[in-house]
Amino acid sequence: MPKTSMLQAIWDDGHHYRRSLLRTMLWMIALLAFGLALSNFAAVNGVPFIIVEAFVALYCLVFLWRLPNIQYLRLWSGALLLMVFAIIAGGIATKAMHVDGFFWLMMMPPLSLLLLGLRAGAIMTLIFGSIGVLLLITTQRLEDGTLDVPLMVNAIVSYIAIWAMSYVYETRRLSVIHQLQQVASHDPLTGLYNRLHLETIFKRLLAQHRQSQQFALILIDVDYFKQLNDQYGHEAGDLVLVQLAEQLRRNTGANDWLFRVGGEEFCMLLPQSDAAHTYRLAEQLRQQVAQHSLSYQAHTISFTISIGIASWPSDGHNLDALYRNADAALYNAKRAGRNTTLSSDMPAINHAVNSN
Ligand SMILES: Nc1nc2c(ncn2[C@@H]2O[C@H](COP(=O)(O)OP(=O)(O)OP(=O)(O)O)[C@@H](O)[C@H]2O)c(=O)[nH]1
Repeated sequence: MPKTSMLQAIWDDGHHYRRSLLRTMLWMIALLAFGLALSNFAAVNGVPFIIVEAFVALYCLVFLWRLPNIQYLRLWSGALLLMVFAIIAGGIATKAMHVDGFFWLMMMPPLSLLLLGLRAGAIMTLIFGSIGVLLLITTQRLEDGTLDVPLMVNAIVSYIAIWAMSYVYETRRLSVIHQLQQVASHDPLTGLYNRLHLETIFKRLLAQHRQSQQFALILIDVDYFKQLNDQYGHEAGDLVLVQLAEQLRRNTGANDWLFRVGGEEFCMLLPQSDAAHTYRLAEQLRQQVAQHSLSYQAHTISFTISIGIASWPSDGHNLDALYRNADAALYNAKRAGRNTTLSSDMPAINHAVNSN
């Protein structure tokens, strides 16, 4: 799988996972309901059952057909669970099923958790379980009419055990997914988002963006970073990157996004920022970095950055075009002597700013 679609799969995991589970489940229920409807043709008073079973089979088929693009997945899943439960509960209440009805109820905790999530799944599990126990109490009596206590205890304990195991499994699964998402979207050295995540965020911002607003992409590159590594060592280079990331973080607003997109290259997305504001912010950043120094062992290390800016929509309508233009501006900033901020619409030499 290409890296970006693998990342997409991780972001969308909840739905991917539920869809594949549902696909299997829907086929099984549809076939079962269809088979039961057929078998009820021969039964006395079978018509109400045939109607219900045919309806469930039809619901599953429509659900399957709409599954790839369905909007309210949880709502459809919730309705399916209610139908399945109603059939099981109806079977126990009418004594069409006996204790075996409760075996089928054991499916409800894992299905509720996996299809509806932890909270809604736990609530549904509690409701299904309580009704199931009530049905057992009212329908499953010993011959002398007294309560079948061992049956009750076994049913309740096994139902709770299955719910607890499903809950632990689902909680663990969600936490692993969260860790995977963190690893897939973050740079381990600086803790910033990485380049893979830039595309996801850009698409999201563009979808929310109003045509009238401007939007800026800034590329920031450390000057002479190779020399810095060579002179002070790789560890010192890492420290520079970490401190620069911290400075960038301090200069980003609540709506802005920050990424480490290469070795010593960073990217900022500034929604709602016009060209003048973006340029001011970038310049402020450049000056702050130039005035800052850090201590590493017995050394005091100073460094500078060069910045290239591109604005949406004048410099491009998509990420590739904006990035290319910001990169060209950054290249010009380097050629203009480094420690410079340039927008993509500025000629390289005339507008170069490289004073502290
Ligand atoms: N310490 C450290 N160095 C890195 C990391 N990633 C890349 N580098 C180094 O960054 C250096 C980048 O060098 P260049 O692309 O030549 O850029 P530069 O020396 O900054 O030169 P200009 O950009 O032209 O000013 C290379 O020496 C890489 O080995 C990292 O995570 N940590």
